[in-house]
Amino acid sequence: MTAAVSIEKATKRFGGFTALDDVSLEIAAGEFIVLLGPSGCGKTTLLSILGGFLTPGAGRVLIGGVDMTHVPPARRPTTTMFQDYALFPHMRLQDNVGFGLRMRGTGKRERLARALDFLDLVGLRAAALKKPHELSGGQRQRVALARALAVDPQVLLLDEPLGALDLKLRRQMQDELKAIQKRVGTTFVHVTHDQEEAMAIADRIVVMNQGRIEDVGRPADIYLRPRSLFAAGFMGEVNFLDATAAAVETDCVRVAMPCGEARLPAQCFTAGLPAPGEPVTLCVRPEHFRRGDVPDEALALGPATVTGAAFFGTHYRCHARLASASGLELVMHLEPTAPVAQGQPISLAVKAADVVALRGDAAASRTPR
Ligand SMILES: Nc1ncnc2c1ncn2[C@@H]1O[C@H](COP(=O)(O)OP(=O)(O)OP(=O)(O)O)[C@@H](O)[C@H]1O
Repeated sequence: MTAAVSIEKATKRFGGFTALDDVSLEIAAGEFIVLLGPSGCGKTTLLSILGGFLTPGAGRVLIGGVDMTHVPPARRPTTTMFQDYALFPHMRLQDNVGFGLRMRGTGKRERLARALDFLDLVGLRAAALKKPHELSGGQRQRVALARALAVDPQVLLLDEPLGALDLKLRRQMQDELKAIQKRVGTTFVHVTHDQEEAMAIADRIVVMNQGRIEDVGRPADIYLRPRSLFAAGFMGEVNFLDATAAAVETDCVRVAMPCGEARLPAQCFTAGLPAPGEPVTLCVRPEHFRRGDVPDEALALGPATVTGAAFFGTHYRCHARLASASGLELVMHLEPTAPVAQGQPISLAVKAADVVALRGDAAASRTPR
């Protein structure tokens, strides 16, 4: 099957600065893709290359199997929706939504019918005769979406479209955006630096850092099975534990840590097995710590002292310092079955299945540029 979009080894330099570095990505038709990463990581540059506003210095962009690398925006089957969605203030909503169709020479009757259909899709058909200033920010956003979709693009490119909205409205619009995307079936490529937004809407998330793709996967994969230390650290809260690969076998790796040794199944190493002697970093999410002994235990972290605890209803959010040589302070969510208080001694362990182990040293690979 032809991918809706193929980016092949795209590189973009601005003077001596490499904003996009040898990036390749395949996007299937109908997918909702989110480009996620910190400010300056190259998300907008990649989106602009897809939309034709920038040409890569090397590499190609194919849309529907056709090479579009040097095709200008207006001749691509893409529409871009920017954060300042700039509706025409003097035009009624139905004319705003029909504007792109008018530019394409679509007749008046069909234009109106389509504009009303798309206003209906975003729940604003009854407001078709209003002007943009009569709407709330969220409603204007929906009109912009209707306008972008009315021209029936193969791919809709969205650059932080919800960035200007307050948090509550933003969360509501995320749900609506996802529902609308599923209804129309158009391929969406959406840029954000908000991890929660990415998790809420994406079929697949592309985690970017320093002009490169660090990881690609479904939200649950990126969160539970990250393949880079940067992706693990960027996507939600995580604890990094330094270790060294002491011995490597085919189905398990023995790792040495300040609190002792542990045998980790090979599946914990999501990005490949280390070499003996190589530094590795164990990634543990706060909710994966257990008190006391657990069956199928992989990491017995031993005694620790709670340095802070707060009750959050579903869990205690705690900090605890390990008694072992590392003295590492960890953040964790503990079940509220028994109370937790500052100064309390606890014993900590993590199940094998909940550990992700990655080659390298966390401090070196996590920091964004
Ligand atoms: N026209 C340009 N000239 C020079 N440098 C540029 C240009 N456009 C982008 N850059 C640089 O390339 C890098 C990537 O920019 P880009 O806009 O793609 O980042 P981003 O991930 O979208 O960031 P943000 O979330 O802040 O919008 C940045 O360091 C930026 O300063």
